Amino acid sequence: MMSWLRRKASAAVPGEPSAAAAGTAEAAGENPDGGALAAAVAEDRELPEVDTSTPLLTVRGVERSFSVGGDTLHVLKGINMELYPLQLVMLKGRSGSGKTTLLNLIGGLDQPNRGEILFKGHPFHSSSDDKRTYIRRQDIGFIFQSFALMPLLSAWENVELSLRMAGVPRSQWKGRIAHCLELVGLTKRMHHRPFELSGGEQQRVAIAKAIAHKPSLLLADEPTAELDSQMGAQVMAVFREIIRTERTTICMTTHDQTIMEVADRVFEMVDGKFVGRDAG
Ligand SMILES: Nc1ncnc2c1ncn2[C@@H]1O[C@H](COP(=O)(O)OP(=O)(O)OP(=O)(O)O)[C@@H](O)[C@H]1O
Repeated sequence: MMSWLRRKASAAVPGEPSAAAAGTAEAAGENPDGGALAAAVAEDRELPEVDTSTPLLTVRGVERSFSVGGDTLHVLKGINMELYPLQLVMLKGRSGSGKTTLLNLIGGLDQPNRGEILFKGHPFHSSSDDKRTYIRRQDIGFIFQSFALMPLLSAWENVELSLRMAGVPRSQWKGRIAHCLELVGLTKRMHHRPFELSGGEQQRVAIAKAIAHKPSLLLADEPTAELDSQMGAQVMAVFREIIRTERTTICMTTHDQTIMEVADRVFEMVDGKFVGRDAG
């Protein structure tokens, strides 16, 4: 897993081939007869089919404002977007443009003043807090800039906590935790607590924690902001592998132009609206 991670991480660096292309090239290079490549193709064939033509999430005409000291602050001013299965989508924009506000709405943490948000057909804009919390715990994962790990728990225990919260049967915990930690390349660090891990490793524990309950949608607010470029590239490589093998859609915010190069889709936000081809 770690050798995979290294080659994928280098592929996420600007100017290098794409992650998928680099992975394939190296797989063939490791094994001149193409055996590794054949194995990878066979593995892909066994992954569950996903209908990528139907949006996982639809945002229509969304507006969000806040009351601040008697004034109304209009933060989102009519957002329309669709997220499709297996996409890596990025929201970019200057500080204060409304990215986190939108991410919170998409994840059902907050509700719009106007407009619709449909996640797998569930109307988040009109659902109760309890209903949104239930859906979120079942099918959405969150990753934050500051990792949000429990400091006294090991990597293993942090992931376990997430499964407990999602109500996953205890009998499934061991296998799922081992799988998630392997996926992020942390099998050898599973008993370390956060302070015994690097920033990049902590963020990878946070990713394992966020995907443990097999969410369809993973939301990440500036997940690479606290990391140097190499660790940031590793995190992006892990994201790509999660999309491929866990069949997840990822929507993240970032300021980092190099990171944006690995996105399937980039939405640019200026003052609460999308600009460019997504405007309107
Ligand atoms: N609960 C709230 N109450 C009042 N104002 C808020 C609230 N949440 C966000 N805002 C305001 O909305 C604007 C957009 O904030 P938001 O965090 O969405 O921006 P952002 O694009 O994510 O910025 P950054 O890149 O710095 O994280 C800011 O002016 C912020 O102060």
